[in-house]
Amino acid sequence: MFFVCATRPKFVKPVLFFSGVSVAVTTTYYSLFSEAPSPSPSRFTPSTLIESVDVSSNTKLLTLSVPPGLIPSDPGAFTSTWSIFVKDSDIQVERPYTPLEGIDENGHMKLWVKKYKHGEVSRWLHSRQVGDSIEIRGPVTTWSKSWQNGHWDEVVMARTSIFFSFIDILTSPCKVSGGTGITPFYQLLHSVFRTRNTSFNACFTLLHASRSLADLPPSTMIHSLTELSQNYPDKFQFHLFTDSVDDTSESHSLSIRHGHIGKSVVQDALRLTHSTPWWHRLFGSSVPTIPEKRILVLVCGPEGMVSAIAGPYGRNYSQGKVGGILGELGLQSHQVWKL
Ligand SMILES: Cc1cc2nc3c(=O)[nH]c(=O)nc-3n(C[C@H](O)[C@H](O)[C@H](O)COP(=O)(O)OP(=O)(O)OC[C@H]3O[C@@H](n4cnc5c(N)ncnc54)[C@H](O)[C@@H]3O)c2cc1C
Repeated sequence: MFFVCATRPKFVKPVLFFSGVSVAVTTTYYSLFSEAPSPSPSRFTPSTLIESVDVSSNTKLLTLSVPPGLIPSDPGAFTSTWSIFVKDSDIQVERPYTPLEGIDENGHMKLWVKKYKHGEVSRWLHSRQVGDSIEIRGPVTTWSKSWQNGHWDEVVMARTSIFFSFIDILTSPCKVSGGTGITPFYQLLHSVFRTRNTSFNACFTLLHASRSLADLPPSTMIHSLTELSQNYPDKFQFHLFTDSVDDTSESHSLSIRHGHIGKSVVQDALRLTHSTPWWHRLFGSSVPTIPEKRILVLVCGPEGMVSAIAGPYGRNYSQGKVGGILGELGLQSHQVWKL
């Protein structure tokens, strides 16, 4: 038997009112906060591709519009280099990429991405269209020893290109190469000059080697680096190298040296004296004089070339001993970082 109550008890109205309010509050909370989860290094957040520009046959400059709050509002907090992980949502695979200029005031972030012939994420990124959503997470610090004002007098950054051996490709297919290895250096310089203007003590030198002119970084990057070196010659020096003298028509406006980043180039960049003391010459030793200044050399590129300049990586990409040209020049492990 069922009884139907014809009159509502007195407490029903307030109960209905409070349930309505609580539903409204919950809905508002979730629409405000749950649909736009705050970005974090461990959680993917959607960004939107707003520009995709061909730089060369296999590189593109991508601009993403990213959710607010991806990086801390104080950009000075990031004087180390950092990257973001991009997820290929088709196959759920992620790869790190280095935002060139952090995130600008419009919430835009630029990535220079090289496409590898069989590369999963790079090919997927190159195939994205303007308006597409791209999931990212970050920031993730890539260079743990952050650059600090007052710690160094001379900072030399060498992005190398040659000696890309078959062994390198087999053993380290995911290392940055093909020119895009300049991105952490570009990011660091951009961050340092933007946040500190020129109120820092170090002098930076960027040595960038590409295989050919076609492999050079995007002209916007070259232009801003050249401008920086012209505006602040005592704070920043920029030297470009190419392995081959292929197309000189494009190079007339750029000062490009042909050849490798060899010992004399590194010695010049570090402003080490070339003259060997007579007692070294007498015993056949050619150890140069390390000046009394705090030197930091950052090296990035194909493994073989990093090894030629700074000695091989250790196990599992640990730093290993300082060897190669920098070892010959007498630099110690606290003065060298292999990215
Ligand atoms: C900290 C950090 C920052 C980085 N920043 C940048 C950046 O700013 N810009 C940038 O372009 N890159 C950057 N990289 C490199 C990037 O993360 C990727 O490693 C790169 O894009 C290749 O990823 P992929 O998925 O396309 O290639 P993967 O699928 O990982 O393949 C890598 C290589 O293996 C080869 N390969 C893959 N499958 C096969 C196969 N079946 N047979 C033969 N060869 C194969 C590919 O051709 C390619 O050469 C960065 C890397 C690190 C660690």
